[in-house]
Amino acid sequence: MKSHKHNNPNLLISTHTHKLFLSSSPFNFLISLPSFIYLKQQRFTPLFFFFFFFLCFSLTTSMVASDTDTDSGPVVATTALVTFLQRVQLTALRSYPKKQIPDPKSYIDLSLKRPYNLSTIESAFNDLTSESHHDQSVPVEKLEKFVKEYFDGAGEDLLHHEPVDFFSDPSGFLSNVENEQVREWAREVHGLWRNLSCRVSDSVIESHDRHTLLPLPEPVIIPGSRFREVYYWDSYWVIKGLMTSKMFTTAKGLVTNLMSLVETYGYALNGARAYYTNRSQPPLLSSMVYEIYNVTKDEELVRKAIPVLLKEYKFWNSGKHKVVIRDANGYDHVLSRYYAMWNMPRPESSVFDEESASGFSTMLEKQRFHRDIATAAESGCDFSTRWMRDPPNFTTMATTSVVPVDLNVFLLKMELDIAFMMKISGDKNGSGRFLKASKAREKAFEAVFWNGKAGQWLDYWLSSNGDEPETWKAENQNTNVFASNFAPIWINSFNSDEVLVKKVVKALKNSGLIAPAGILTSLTNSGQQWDSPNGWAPQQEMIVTGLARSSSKEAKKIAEDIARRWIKSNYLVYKKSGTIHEKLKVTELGEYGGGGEYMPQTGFGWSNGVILAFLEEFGWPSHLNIEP
Ligand SMILES: OC[C@H]1O[C@H](O[C@H]2O[C@H](CO)[C@@H](O)[C@H](O)[C@H]2O)[C@H](O)[C@@H](O)[C@@H]1O
Repeated sequence: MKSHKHNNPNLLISTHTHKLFLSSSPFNFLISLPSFIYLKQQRFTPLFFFFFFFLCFSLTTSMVASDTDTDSGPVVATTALVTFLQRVQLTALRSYPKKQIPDPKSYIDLSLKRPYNLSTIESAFNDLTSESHHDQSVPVEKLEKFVKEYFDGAGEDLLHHEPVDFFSDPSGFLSNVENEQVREWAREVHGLWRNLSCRVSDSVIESHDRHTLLPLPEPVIIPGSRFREVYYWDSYWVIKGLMTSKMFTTAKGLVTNLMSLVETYGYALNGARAYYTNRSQPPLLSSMVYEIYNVTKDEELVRKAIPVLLKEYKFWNSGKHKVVIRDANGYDHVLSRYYAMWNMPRPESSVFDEESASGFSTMLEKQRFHRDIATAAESGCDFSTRWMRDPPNFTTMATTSVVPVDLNVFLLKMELDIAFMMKISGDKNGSGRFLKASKAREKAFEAVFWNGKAGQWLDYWLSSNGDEPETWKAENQNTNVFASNFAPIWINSFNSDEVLVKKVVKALKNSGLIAPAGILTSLTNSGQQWDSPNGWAPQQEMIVTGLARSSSKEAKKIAEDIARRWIKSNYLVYKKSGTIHEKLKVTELGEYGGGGEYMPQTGFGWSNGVILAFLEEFGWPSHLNIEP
């Protein structure tokens, strides 16, 4: 793998400030003040003036230093409950033996047990921790007793909901899956929607400050296991599967929920939890509405969605999310980046983040690192060498410095979807405006991301902090190979261009990404979950669907081949483990994925969705064996 090293502007800025801090901190002020008093008493005039000026300089520069010593980016306030649960989480980390530490997310998902309120529980916790050992641990039995006494368990505020539109064998279900063994399994996968279908309890709606789960108006489909809340971008592939399962009411409910989040916050949250309000996730709401409309022709849904999508569009195309890259002809291309409104450890994983940031010495360095970590979570691909200046060194994460190919694919798709929806609703001018915006972004793809030699689109490293327009430089393209470099093929703007498809297919075949069980996320085995040897359902679906939509026979063949490997591998994993996994290890058939900061998760929303969508698209002939 070619590695593409850059100096991290974030780290450079913080190192600079660190030096400034040492040379002009209140420390200077402290040593100069007594000298000033002493010299004044001695009436030693020349030295007096020297120290007087030194004192003034110290005062001013220490003010400047403290000003630049914290990161000035946006931060969304958290809730008192989240802050308190983080304390409990930290105490758990200190109390359990290393190998038995529970998932930190399980603490932040607790809710307050009635009749207690937060202040009662806080004082009980203060009593418990006041007896703590010098390492701030408490006896595990006492901690467990405290948690049991004052909290309802993680996930207890999400109740099972029987989907109104679920039928075990809906009419017209996967009619082109002829193979009985595959059909039987597909029915089981379809049946998993029932396990993942939930609604928030009344308490979440009536007393939301007792919960970190956020109230939503409609039932939800969760990914599964530790992910016991709605996730934004997961919902797109869940909806693709629900379309195959003919569960249109459930699908519309998911969209209604996400729209309600955009209405409340101005953007769709990473997930429906109080600790996810500081960031979004890959923006796929317009694609969800489009998929549902395509099947149901529900014009009312489209009309309701338009103002919400306009709000979301603004979020991604303004403030810190917006970047401008100037090409050699002086033309400004407007693109977007991920940028979380957070500069502290992620509450759901704060113990990990504290530890990862422990090597940084200044507050500014830590804050910038935490923002880049939270921003990687906003990208949906947490974590990956894609965001590292010096892979696989995790401390060089610099997500806010990357202009990502896939985010801009989602936004180009959003522009096309809004144009389409406005046309349906009779707003010709609006539709024209969004078509124009999509043309401008297409141009930016050509100027900023496309690399003719590599035959793929490459992420772009910003040279500055992204607040001002900056001039495009060839060496800022990240030449490392990632599945996301091929994401643009997902949309019609690119997969309808025969010449382009030919180049991309050639590059994909030579990329090393096509593996026995599907497409690798990257070529680097970093131990992070969005890297090799893992493959993820969303990336399989985007590339496969894009290639299948093109008019190239070769592209269609590759698409079908990848889809079959992916289906087979999921089948084998299911037969072996009795469950569908969040990600697969694609270097071998029949293995589930790992790596990252949590245990492999099962259930699993988007994996089920993509299996069903692939089976719908490609069918399964009776003679084709699914087992090796
Ligand atoms: O707790 C760690 C991270 O977990 C989530 O990310 C992963 O699961 C999500 C749900 O399936 C998925 O959308 C994401 O792509 C995965 O990487 C969560 O979204 C992160 O914010 C969180 O930090």
